[in-house]
Amino acid sequence: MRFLPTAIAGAFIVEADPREDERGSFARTFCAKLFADQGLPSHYPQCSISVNHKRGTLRGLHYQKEPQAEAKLVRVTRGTVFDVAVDLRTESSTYLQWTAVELNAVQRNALAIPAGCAHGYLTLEDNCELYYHLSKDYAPDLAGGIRWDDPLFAIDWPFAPIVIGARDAAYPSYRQEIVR
Ligand SMILES: Cc1cn([C@H]2C[C@H](O)[C@@H](COP(=O)(O)OP(=O)(O)O[C@H]3O[C@H](C)C(=O)[C@H](O)[C@H]3O)O2)c(=O)[nH]c1=O
Repeated sequence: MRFLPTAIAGAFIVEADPREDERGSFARTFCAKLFADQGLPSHYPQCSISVNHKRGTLRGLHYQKEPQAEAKLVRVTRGTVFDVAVDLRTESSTYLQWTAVELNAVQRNALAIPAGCAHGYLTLEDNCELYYHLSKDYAPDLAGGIRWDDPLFAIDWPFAPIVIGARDAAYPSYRQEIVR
């Protein structure tokens, strides 16, 4: 595995390092020691799969509030997505910054996102599936979200969503959220 820094402190693109032979290839996708060396959680008690039928499906941007703020390791197991993280850690040197990476099932790359960041993605083709490692249990009562098109972040999405859930479309702007 290779850890490539991103615009967000503590967030990394995790590139696979496949070992190929005549049968195919083998690659490590997670290693507790290597993750800990990068300051990333080494324990992920929950894993999830997200299935998306249509190109242009946007989910996010979501986060969980403390004490259940979760770090995520996100990878694409089918298709290609534009994957985004936004730093909402007020003490971070990259507070309010965002980073994006194209994750796909051919490169088998992943995005490691620290706790305190929001995460979302836009599918770039039909039939995209994502696989998540999550460092905290699901806590819907502590769910938070920011608008995909919040001008405060000005995320440079490849195109506007075609499919988006009502909750994701209705998030207030981030500043409003702070004021509430
Ligand atoms: C996240 C989650 C959801 N659910 C149930 C709750 C609903 O019945 C159904 C769909 O949930 P939701 O609409 O919150 O799913 P997404 O909109 O894909 O949410 C995810 O999308 C963004 C991009 C993320 O980074 C998070 O992983 C997560 O917030 O699955 C669970 O049972 N466990 C879970 O951990």
